[in-house]
Amino acid sequence: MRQRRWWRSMGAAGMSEQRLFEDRAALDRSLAEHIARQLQEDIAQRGAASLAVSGGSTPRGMFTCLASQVIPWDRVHITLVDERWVDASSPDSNERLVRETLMRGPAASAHFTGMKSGHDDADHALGEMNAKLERMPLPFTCVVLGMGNDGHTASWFPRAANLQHLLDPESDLLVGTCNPVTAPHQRMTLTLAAVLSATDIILHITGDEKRAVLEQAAEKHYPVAAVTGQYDNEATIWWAP
Ligand SMILES: O=C(O)[C@H](O)[C@@H](O)[C@H](O)[C@H](O)COP(=O)(O)O
Repeated sequence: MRQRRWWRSMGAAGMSEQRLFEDRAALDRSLAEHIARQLQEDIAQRGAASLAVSGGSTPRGMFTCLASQVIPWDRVHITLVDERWVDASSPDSNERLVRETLMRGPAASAHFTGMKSGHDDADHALGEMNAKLERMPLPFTCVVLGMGNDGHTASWFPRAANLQHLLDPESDLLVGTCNPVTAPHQRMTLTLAAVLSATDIILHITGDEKRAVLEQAAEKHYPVAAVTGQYDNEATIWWAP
């Protein structure tokens, strides 16, 4: 009942499937189990699996649950949906978050491809990163996106000068850069085309404020609307209060 109400209120442009939970612990557990199942199935089918994850505060608990899932992690290739252009030792580094919370216990044997390199400017690292991603098992088994209250997902920030380029569904490029107006740090990010090519796109959000932002995404042309109804491969929304 609750699920149907929210689904209807998102309107015609927001037809994504939703998984709604009573609390964040239940969401973290179920999402981790779902991802582990997807990875395992892909390993059974093609011998390897790939996972692209976001940073920020939302995925921490889920990463901890996922790290303890027992699957053949040495067949899993992990990368980032986006990275802030800071050193990997910075508290703002998504690579650091993934290394500290996800790549532990059984998951420590997964292969990891970070985005941050020694280049001062992320633009200079694009070719190299694109080539690294092309060597991963593609398409991605799962891409886990977060969302900010400004309606960004990945590092597709509203009002960014090159937003249209990042959101080109036909782009041949897997990665681009972004200089956000609404957030600190230059970013490197998967493109919309790379995300749409994934087998399973997951939008992991929590709280009533984000839910309200998402409900208005299509109407307000927020970047996150690119994965919730404009194209055939929509994200599944995983939410808890
Ligand atoms: O590095 C980043 O900034 C992200 O990957 C970004 O897209 C994130 O998912 C959202 O900003 C949500 O962040 P919170 O979970 O902290 O709200």
